[in-house]
Amino acid sequence: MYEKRIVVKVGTNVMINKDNRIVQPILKRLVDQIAELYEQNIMTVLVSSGSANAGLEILGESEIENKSIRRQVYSAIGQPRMMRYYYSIFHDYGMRCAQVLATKRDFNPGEHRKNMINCYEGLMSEGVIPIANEDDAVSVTHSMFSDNDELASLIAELIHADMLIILTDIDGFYTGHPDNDDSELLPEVKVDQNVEQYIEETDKGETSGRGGMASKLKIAKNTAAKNIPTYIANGKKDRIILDIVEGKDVGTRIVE
Ligand SMILES: Nc1ncnc2c1ncn2[C@@H]1O[C@H](COP(=O)(O)OP(=O)(O)O)[C@@H](O)[C@H]1O
Ligand SMILES: N[C@@H](CCC(=O)OP(=O)(O)O)C(=O)O
Repeated sequence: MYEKRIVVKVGTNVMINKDNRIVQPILKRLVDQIAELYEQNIMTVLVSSGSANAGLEILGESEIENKSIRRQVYSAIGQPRMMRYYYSIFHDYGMRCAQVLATKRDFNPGEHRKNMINCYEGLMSEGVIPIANEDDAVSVTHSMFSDNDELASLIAELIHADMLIILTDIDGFYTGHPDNDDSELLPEVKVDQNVEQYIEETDKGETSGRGGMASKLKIAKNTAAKNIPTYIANGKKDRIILDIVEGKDVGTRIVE
């Protein structure tokens, strides 16, 4: 029915400014590209982080000491705020979107997985853009994904996507920390290429992911090994999704 189906994951750091506030024009630019792809008969599943950050914006610093409960509370408050943004932007484009929250066990073989497939296929067959996130309000310890990169990878596999695009706050995968002058962007990484030594630790705020670049690369390699080309690219760049779909030389492509 659609010429292609793609999964686009957008990390918290893509959508916030230096004061950790969600920047609506960034969300609009993402939706703009998804709408353009839709016109070309390419269906996108959007995996969007941001709910914890959106919750923090509403609640402010919380008195809850337990980090895990704090995350549940922030996300439960922030998720409807994220969906309100997306709903309104898609509506402006005459498009419809839907929220699909999941925990890791929804991907286990059997009935849960089948329900998940039915939900995605049903939405896509109606021309509705699924917007996925981890169900942080109920997803604690055992049922947690490593982060939304893992969720995006599982969805890409589930719907037999033609590509997975992981949008982050840097241009792709580098031969060292992106802030180092001598680090270079790698346009392509093969699944069996040993590039793990280039990864450097980073310490980001509590409302963004748990994984870091190490888990991002591992997930990207696993997805590419399943014959789904995977891209790590800068979500703050204009037309980045369109450029990748058009085969332009942007970001890092991870291939089999
Ligand atoms: N070799 C590397 N190439 C690119 N980024 C790296 C590398 N090593 C560490 N990083 C860091 O990884 C970050 C991206 O991972 P992460 O913070 O988990 O992103 P996100 O929050 O978008 O999921 C970059 O901002 C960068 O600081
Ligand atoms: N599910 C969480 C985000 C988890 C996550 O992976 O975050 P990120 O590394 O910013 O993509 C949220 O919506 O706040």
